[in-house]
Amino acid sequence: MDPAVMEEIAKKMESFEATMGHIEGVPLLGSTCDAWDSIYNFQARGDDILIATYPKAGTTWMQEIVDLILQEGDAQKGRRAPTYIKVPFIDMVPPKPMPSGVELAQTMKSPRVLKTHLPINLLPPSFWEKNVKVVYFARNAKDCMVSYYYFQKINKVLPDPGTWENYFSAFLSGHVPWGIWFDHVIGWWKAMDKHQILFIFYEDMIEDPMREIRKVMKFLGKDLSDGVLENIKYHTSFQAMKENPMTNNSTIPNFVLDQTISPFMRKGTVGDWKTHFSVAQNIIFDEEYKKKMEGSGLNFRTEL
Ligand SMILES: Nc1ncnc2c1ncn2[C@@H]1O[C@H](COP(=O)(O)OS(=O)(=O)O)[C@@H](OP(=O)(O)O)[C@H]1O
Repeated sequence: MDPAVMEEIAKKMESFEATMGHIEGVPLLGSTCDAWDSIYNFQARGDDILIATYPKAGTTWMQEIVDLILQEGDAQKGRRAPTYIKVPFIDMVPPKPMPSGVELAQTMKSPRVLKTHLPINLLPPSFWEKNVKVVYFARNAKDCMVSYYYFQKINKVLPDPGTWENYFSAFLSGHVPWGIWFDHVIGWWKAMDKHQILFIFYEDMIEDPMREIRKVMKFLGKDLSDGVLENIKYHTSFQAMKENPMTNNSTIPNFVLDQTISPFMRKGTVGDWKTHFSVAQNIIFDEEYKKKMEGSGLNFRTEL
């Protein structure tokens, strides 16, 4: 690689490390680290439902699906609040006077739907003590990387991603908030034999939403008719969520999430990485993927 580019990447990573805090080696936002005691000691309830994801895996999509399953497909009830209020992010601490995810969750009636990007080793232990059901939504790393790149551009709370070339290296080496994609997906995948975790893949959800929504419904112990499931599928389609102010994050001010640069609901497809990865980057990525994922039993599709 060009030495000038290497130097730029090194500088970028240094400044990234300076702006982030770390918990057990995982880069997290400074505000999350400052509030770590209250996050780690969060008290889960037995009937909570937790959605766990690596950033940009489709968290918002899954939370809408889970919420609409609990609301038995009633889209009006689904629109009662923006997603970030309806389904609090337990590891997120926005600037005051906005409430933290933990504070929001504490005011909610049961059953609560909560979400997290935390890797499994950092999850508050009360979730396991209470045997909470977890839906882990996983998306292939290449598309996550592209989506995260644009998100870091628009989200003013996160570090600037720099050039695509910088970002490619930063993502692969885990110099991004919430750390390394590989550790995240493998950690949650391996925990399935010990805990109540349903693993759903973004690519499968794109391919056949009815099939995948039904899996989520069964895991949550619900029994909804096909008509209700069709309605949930309709209201959680990319287009419907892009147009819905409760799900497209348009209620978040521009100085926090500048959607004039790129919309939150950007493309919602499988394989957008092909328009971003160079041939050389794809080779580097595939080698790293093979090394890290070998023997994990996990298999991601990067195209349909
Ligand atoms: N309904 C539906 N169908 C298909 N794709 C969808 C849907 N809802 C959200 N998305 C896409 O998911 C990406 C955002 O991921 P997250 O919600 O996990 O983002 S975040 O981590 O909570 O910020 C982001 O992906 P990209 O479009 O590739 O950037 C969203 O467009």
